[in-house]
Amino acid sequence: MENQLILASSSPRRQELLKQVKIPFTVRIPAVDESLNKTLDPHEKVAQLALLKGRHVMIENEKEVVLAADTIVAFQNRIFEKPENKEEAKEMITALSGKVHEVYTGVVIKSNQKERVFVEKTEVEFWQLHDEEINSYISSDEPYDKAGGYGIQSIGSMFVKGIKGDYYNVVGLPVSWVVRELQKFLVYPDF
Ligand SMILES: Cc1cn([C@H]2C[C@H](O)[C@@H](COP(=O)(O)OP(=O)(O)OP(=O)(O)O)O2)c(=O)[nH]c1=O
Repeated sequence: MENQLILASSSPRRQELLKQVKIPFTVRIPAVDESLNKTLDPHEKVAQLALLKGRHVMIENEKEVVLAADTIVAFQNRIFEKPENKEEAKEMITALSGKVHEVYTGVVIKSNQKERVFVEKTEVEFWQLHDEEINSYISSDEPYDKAGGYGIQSIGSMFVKGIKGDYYNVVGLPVSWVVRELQKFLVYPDF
């Protein structure tokens, strides 16, 4: 009997990444206030926020499995979530320019029987960026719904000199690890 995957996320990137690996899902968005979480340790923070999201979605029957995630950028003991305005986006990207930062994604997978939490980290190195390209970037709408104020999967790819670890983890879901863990919960349909 097939299970039903419930994606507890409004992130179009997360929805896209699951479609990419042909895993069927239904979106059920949790109403949570992430700003209440004041944890400063990035690993802890993404685990706690993913749990908060995963636990705020109703599991309606035994077949349902909930998937939730949270992504942040960490740099020199600072945490960069989504910039609220141009100034914040400029400050974040300027700080990351020419340096290596970490992107953490916390993932929760849960059913009525069990709950699994894990965190993936990817190191991302930016080229030394010119002020003009940063100014041009923050005038687009791209930075404002993304942790760290950039999207590695789109225009932000121009900033990236190299990465160490899972690329999809930066986008918002470490898909290959998620699939391994989902196999412990779901009976997969044929792809
Ligand atoms: C670093 C980085 C983040 N992101 C996105 C992934 C997430 O959508 C977002 C981080 O914010 P999140 O709070 O993790 O996710 P969200 O608010 O978009 O959606 P939800 O909470 O409903 O799951 O940043 C990119 O798309 N590309 C990137 O390179």
